[in-house]
Amino acid sequence: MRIDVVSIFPAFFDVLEVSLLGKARGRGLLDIRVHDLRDWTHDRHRTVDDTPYGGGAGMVMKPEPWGEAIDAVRADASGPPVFVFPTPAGRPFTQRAARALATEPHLFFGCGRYEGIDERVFDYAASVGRVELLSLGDYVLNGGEVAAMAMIEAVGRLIPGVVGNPDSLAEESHEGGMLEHPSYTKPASWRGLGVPDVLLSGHHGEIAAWRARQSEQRTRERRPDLLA
Ligand SMILES: COc1cccc(Cn2ccc3ccc(-c4cc(N)[nH]n4)cc32)c1
Repeated sequence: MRIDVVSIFPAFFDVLEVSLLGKARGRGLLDIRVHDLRDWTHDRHRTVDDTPYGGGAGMVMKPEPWGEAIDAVRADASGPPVFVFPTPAGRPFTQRAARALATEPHLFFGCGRYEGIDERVFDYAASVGRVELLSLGDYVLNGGEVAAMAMIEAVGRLIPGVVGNPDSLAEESHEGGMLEHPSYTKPASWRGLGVPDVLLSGHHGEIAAWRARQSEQRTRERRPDLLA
């Protein structure tokens, strides 16, 4: 999978050189290319924002640099990417959305700043490819970078070969629409706290049943919306 990221803070994504995704890049499983939106400006101050039409506080990102960035990535790719723009005004980014994006050969993450991106950028992107306006959660960040990083990690780890043991992906929270069961490891007693006996019993069927009950109870208590 190829991932292009466009931001006015490209250094924010340096962390993608390390950890699991960094190794995946080194193994050719992920081709992540980070770009500075200001590379597509042409004035002395490399301007990317301007005042909003209709008035209001803050600044809006100008459409021209984004249009040139989109065209530059398109020109350098075999087919149109899926354009992902994190925004508080988007549909929720969920594990289901991550799974869907993980099947795509090419993603373009557009990271906005200020009060957001001129709406015509989304319209233009939709005229040349599929656009996903996605929210990381119901809170407001200062820009799209943190959300894009989370989305890139959630999608990247689903690419075959990126995570060592693919079986672990199937048991995680939200994979089956439920929260995952509690986990324990050695020591068996720690600061006076023990481990549920069933996990030490070696009875795999009883362990699986206990884990299923724990998942259902935890989901009902913490995320009843997932059971609706
Ligand atoms: C667009 O409306 C906005 C209103 C006030 C501030 C901002 C700041 N901002 C700029 C670009 C941008 C991209 C994503 C997000 C974001 C996503 C989630 N889940 N929270 N926050 C926030 C962003 C935007």
